[in-house]
Amino acid sequence: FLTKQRSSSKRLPPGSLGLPIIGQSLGLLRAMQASTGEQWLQGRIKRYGPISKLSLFGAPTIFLTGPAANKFIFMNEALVPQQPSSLTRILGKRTIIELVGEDHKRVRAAVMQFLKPDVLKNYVGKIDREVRHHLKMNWIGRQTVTVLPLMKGLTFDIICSLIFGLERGPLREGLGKDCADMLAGMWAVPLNLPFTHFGKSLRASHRARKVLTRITRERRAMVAQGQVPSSEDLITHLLTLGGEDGTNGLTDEEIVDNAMLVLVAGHDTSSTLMTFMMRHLANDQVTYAAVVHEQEEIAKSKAPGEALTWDDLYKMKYTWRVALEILRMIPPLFGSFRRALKDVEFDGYLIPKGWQVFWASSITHMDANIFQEPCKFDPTRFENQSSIPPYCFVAFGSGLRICPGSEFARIETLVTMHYLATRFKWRLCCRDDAFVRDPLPSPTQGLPVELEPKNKEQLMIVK
Ligand code: HEM
Repeated sequence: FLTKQRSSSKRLPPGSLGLPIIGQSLGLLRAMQASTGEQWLQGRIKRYGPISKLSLFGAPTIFLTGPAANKFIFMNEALVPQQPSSLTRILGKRTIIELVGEDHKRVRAAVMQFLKPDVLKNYVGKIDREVRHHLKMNWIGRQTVTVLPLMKGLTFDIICSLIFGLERGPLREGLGKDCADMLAGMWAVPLNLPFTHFGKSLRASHRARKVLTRITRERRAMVAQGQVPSSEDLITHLLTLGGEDGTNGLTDEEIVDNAMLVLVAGHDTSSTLMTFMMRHLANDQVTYAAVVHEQEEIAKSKAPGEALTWDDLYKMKYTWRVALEILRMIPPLFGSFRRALKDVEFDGYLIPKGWQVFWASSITHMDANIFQEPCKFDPTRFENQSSIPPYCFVAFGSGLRICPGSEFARIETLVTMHYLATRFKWRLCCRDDAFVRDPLPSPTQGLPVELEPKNKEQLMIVK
């Protein structure tokens, strides 16, 4: 480290690396738990400015903020994602978040081909079916429900159906249990012992991987016999990509690892968004009324029991702006890490090779110079999205690793909000509507709500 400082003409940013190993990790983790992570970071910015050094999770780190810093991080090939070793051991080594350079481009392009709007628009009906089934089983006829676990169940079912082509049944149920266990230990200390969270999570990941490997092999055999169309589900799609020489194709390991990644990346994030939408709408009657109005207009144009279509989703502009405003104020992903593959410089400061770089989405989201009155909930900010400067709204990231699942998240969120807003009114059961970050935001009690059905006839249609 000292050699680095001497050999470079550039200086390190201000700040302190704190105590060995611990650094500032406990301070940040405590703040995240208390849902004050953003204030904690703002405190650093006040003290050291928009670029500072610190030590997080055992590694020297540079914390960068602002649109120019976001652009630098998101577009820089010398900064590669840095995942905790626990995550790599659970998801596998060949996921897009581990791959760099050409390998990353190749696998990402393959996944993107399935997740692009042109393909996904054919799946609106399938998602509609999953949502209606879920409402019938878990919401209709109940006076109270706890929203977060139900939303997690719903997004898991949607992923299973679209990504793995896995229909309802014992196999899906088993995978659901394994997925929950896997997530519970994903961010834990990576100690693989029978009684640790991480050990449990690792065993669940082995079981889930077995199921996905079996599905992959079965699909490979079916593809070879021409029995399934390539657009059937993500796994089948990835199996049919190979060029004649097989060079563009993905290996079974790459397919299984990335299916595991999509399972995790695509299920907790969207369920968090839907939960916080319900939480906000319960507290904001004006926005709720506007969402209901938009959704009821669409419902009026449908025959009883008719599924939503891509065109219907296109009309849900206000509801999606509400979702974007939720994502601005409570981004599911607080931020993430990169690692410098070589010495790089930003704004006159050195980022030494091997150091981490940390970005946090809330900093530009809550910057009054970018979003006026940032604490005010105002979906109209997103009426003209081109007026938002680049690299400022980064709930889905940006650049080389921008979230490939944003369109998928949009579809499932809009379909779900359509049926909830047209079928129910809801009230929060708890006065305490605080949330913790664990690391995703989570209402302290999972958001219990009282449900009031709007119209019995409509509920029959959901059934
Ligand atoms: C509201 C929902 C979602 C949010 C807020 C979200 C957020 C993000 C963010 C911020 C990143 C970039 C991380 C970084 O640059 O370090 C990302 C990456 C990613 N997301 Fe999402 N995501 C959501 C839903 C989904 C869904 C539904 C899927 C899959 C169906 C998905 C799959 C992925 C994958 C595979 C990556 C890694 C991309 C890469 O490294 O090239 N996400 N997501």
